[in-house]
Amino acid sequence: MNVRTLQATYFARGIPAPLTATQLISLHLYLYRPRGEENSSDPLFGPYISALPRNFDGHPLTWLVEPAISIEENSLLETLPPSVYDALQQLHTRFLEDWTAVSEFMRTNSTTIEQLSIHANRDSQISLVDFVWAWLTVNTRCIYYRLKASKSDPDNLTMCPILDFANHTTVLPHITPVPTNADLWDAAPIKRLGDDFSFISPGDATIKAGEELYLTYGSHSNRTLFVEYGFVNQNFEDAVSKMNCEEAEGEVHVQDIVEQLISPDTPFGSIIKNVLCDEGYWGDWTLHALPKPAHPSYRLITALRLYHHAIAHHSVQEDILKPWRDVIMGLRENISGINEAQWRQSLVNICDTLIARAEPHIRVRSEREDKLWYSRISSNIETLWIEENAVAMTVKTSILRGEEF
Ligand SMILES: C[S@@+](CC[C@H](N)C(=O)[O-])C[C@H]1O[C@@H](n2cnc3c(N)ncnc32)[C@H](O)[C@@H]1O
Repeated sequence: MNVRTLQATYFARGIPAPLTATQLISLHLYLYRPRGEENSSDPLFGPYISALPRNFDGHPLTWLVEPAISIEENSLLETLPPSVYDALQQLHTRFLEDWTAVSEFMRTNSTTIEQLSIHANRDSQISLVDFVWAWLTVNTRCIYYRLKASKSDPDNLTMCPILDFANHTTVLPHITPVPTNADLWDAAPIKRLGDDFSFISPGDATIKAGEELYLTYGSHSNRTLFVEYGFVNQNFEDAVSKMNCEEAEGEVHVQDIVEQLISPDTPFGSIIKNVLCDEGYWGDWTLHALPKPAHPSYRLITALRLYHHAIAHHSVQEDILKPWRDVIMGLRENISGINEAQWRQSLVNICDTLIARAEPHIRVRSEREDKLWYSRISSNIETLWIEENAVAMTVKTSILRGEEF
């Protein structure tokens, strides 16, 4: 199910599609969402839609959007690490943008929608709750598939029955997509519905009968996996139980903490932000456990260097900024020994903040026997905090050991 297979149902031939692939597929699923235990009435993809998950009760976007959300779900949202909550808000914004576009399309194409709805068996009332289900179905199950001439075209995606049963793994996937000819030659696919889509199994892994086949969705952090897909890799929990955090992959976003340093309320905060934005270094500041030594991202070091340099000189005049610009252009290694010591100390403070706020959330997961997903999500949230805590501790150790990054 993709823009090519759905286009003719919704748009006149030759007219540029007014909806993105995500919006179009979500609209189709929204219209044909199965009611209760019934099958989907979609004449095109009904059997496939009927086999999809019937709800996303355990997904954090559902808790944000559903009006009748219970106290338990609300309290889980409140226990998310700030960087994860932030990412969830961004997902929510994307969702609302798509909902706005789809609602507008339904309003301006009411005749088409009414004709479809004869088969669609849906409530006439526009329902945000149904759209969350449709949109999350797309967001958690779509796969990259080259349909358009440009490889970065956002419409290069498809829903793919059977393949979308595959769960994610970070270690050796059992099924790996083979680049199509269109991918290899960076050209439009020859066939209208895209080139053949094939997969290989790795030569260095043995798959036994009955074993689960995994895909790798991408090299995503737990924050992204949780917000986009509603689960986390348990690697940090496993590592903690084996007292081996130093070997576990881990990443922490520190946007909210750094934004408190560089805020409009702090000296030069707004100007420092503008300089970082202009140079492309604003935001996406992270700490990483691997590869060793555990380290801050170069973006974070660059932002902290500028902050301390401006504060030390009480100025952000161009001549003062020059040594900082020289560092990012590779003309010098650092601004000064003092500046290096200052940003390293502020990184220790950032790690201490992370450690202090993570600790109360560890070993406090809740169990609910009446809601199957509740204990799972509660444990996922604890894993997110364990990861924040462990990555902060390992980065702090690196700094105190005097590691160079
Ligand atoms: C494309 S579906 C994968 C198949 C899924 N089990 C199903 O048939 O509904 C993606 C969803 O599967 C679940 N999932 C995938 N990989 C997982 C993993 N490693 N651990 C836990 N849940 C996972 C998440 O709920 C995710 O949103």
